[in-house]
Amino acid sequence: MALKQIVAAAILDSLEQPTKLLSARRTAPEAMAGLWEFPGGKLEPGEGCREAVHREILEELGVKVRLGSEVFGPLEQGWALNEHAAMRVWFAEITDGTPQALEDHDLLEWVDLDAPALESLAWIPADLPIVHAVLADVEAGATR
Ligand SMILES: Nc1nc2c([nH]c(=O)n2[C@H]2C[C@H](O)[C@@H](COP(=O)(O)OP(=O)(O)OP(=O)(O)O)O2)c(=O)[nH]1
Repeated sequence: MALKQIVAAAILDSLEQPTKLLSARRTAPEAMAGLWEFPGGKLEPGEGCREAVHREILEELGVKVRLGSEVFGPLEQGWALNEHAAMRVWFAEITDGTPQALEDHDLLEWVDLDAPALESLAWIPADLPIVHAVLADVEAGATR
């Protein structure tokens, strides 16, 4: 059976010359409150994955983005989050607006794109391999 599809954005300060990643701290559910993640959410029926990223980012952060490359995971559906869900993630850059924690988050932080800085945040455990893939793709210049 297909996994539930989640989509998210690895928002960089610049797709061309990235130095920071926008990380978001969740407020719910209780088990995940206080943990950091890539802003995003569930695909709605009939929606394309990229379309869903734009919608979720506008709802949660109030900004428009342009998408760069996908941060490819091992599955066709991206990265396994648990036995029921997988997440596809795209690099993105803000084109309009200043991000605010409007929904689902209580704190946003621009974090330096290096392992010690990113690893100092308490990520949702399933996101850690994605964080490392983000760093590897940035290092390889594969963000757009
Ligand atoms: N957005 C997001 N969700 C993640 C990440 N890592 C991770 O395990 N998840 C899980 C948490 C949730 O169980 C699920 C995403 O659901 P969500 O609650 O963010 O989705 P949504 O905004 O559409 O939710 P809803 O309020 O409509 O129910 O994926 C991540 O980095 N970003």
